[in-house]
Amino acid sequence: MERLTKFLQHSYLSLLARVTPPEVDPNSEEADDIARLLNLALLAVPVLAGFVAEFAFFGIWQLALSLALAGVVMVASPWIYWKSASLAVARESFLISLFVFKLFESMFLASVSSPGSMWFIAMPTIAILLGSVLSGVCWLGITTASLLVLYHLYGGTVSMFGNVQQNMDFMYTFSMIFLSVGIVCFVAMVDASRKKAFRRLQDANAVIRQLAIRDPLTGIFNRRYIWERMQEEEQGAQGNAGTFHICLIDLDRFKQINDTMGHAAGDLVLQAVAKSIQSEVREEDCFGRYGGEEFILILKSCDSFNPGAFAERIRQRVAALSLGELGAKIQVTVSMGIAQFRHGESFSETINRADSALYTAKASGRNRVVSAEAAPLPLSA
Ligand SMILES: Nc1nc2c(ncn2[C@@H]2O[C@H](COP(=O)(O)OP(=O)(O)OP(=O)(O)O)[C@@H](O)[C@H]2O)c(=O)[nH]1
Repeated sequence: MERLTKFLQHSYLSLLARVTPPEVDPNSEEADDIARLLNLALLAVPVLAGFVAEFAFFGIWQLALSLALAGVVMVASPWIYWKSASLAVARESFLISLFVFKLFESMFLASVSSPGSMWFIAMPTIAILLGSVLSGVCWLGITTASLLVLYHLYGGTVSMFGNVQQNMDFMYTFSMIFLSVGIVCFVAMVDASRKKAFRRLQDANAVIRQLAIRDPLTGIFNRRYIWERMQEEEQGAQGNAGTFHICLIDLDRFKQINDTMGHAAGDLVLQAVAKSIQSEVREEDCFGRYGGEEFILILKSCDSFNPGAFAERIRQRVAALSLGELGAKIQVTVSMGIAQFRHGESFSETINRADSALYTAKASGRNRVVSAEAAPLPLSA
């Protein structure tokens, strides 16, 4: 039993993964709607089979065949979505085929209170649950109009003082319309509050995500996020998506600042340096706090980009920082080590080479950029 459950679960999840386009966020509302469309199509399989069998059992082949035809479209709705990339197209294909069959069934049975017309309630509800209130309202209009037409064609005459039996068709039509309106309003309200809760959850998740990936002192990315990004960059570079450089940036003699001006002043310096470097960083790059008074930059390489010159610009910008708010004239400088990711190595090896270059920068006098690939860059200041 457990193996069967696992097998079914696995089959369902792989089917869902096949239907859902890779660009759709699995936590989005769209992904939710796609899952609901798939669930509906799967649920339709036994329901349709049951009804086709029922019609066949009673020898009503016209209904059995037409339901089988409509059923093919309903069950194929996830495939229609997959092909058209439009949830609206898939949803409306499902609803139109269900509606056409139910209308045919009602007309075939020549009755407004046939089992077919009862299903009209389902269509607006399905439309809302598949993500569109507008479609639900349209289907409410269509099914109400259909009920009135069916009543006009097959309903009995209303008799003001007749007995209940005589007015059954009218009562049925009246109840169906009001029940449909009531159910649609209720489902729309439930759906609205579900969407609101979903949005709140998404907002909360976004806040949690930011807290998880940002350094609380400087607001820039933390080491955990940088690690994730480096893994992605490494995979991209190994797969020939272009290489990247890693640049380690370390504040010079920061301990002295802490010791002479206090830890709080040291924190302000870290914030100011992070802010000034962040303002230089391109959108495609990634800048974060590596730990303590050390920062890290992942720089995407391209033909027109010179990482050495870029790092030198950052060094000069930090050296030119004026930290008047600290009440004392202090000069902050950084040393930087830069290394290019090489095919076949891991990103931690690239970091190690950048670290050695940084060590060279510190050992050769600080306030300079050293590339792991070449001799120390000349200090241009
Ligand atoms: N204010 C503050 N200080 C920090 C923080 N994280 C690390 N530090 C301090 O950074 C200092 C790092 O000192 P060292 O590793 O000796 O390096 P340094 O003084 O910058 O010297 P060099 O790197 O050799 O130029 C230590 O005093 C740490 O306490 C922080 O979040 N806030």
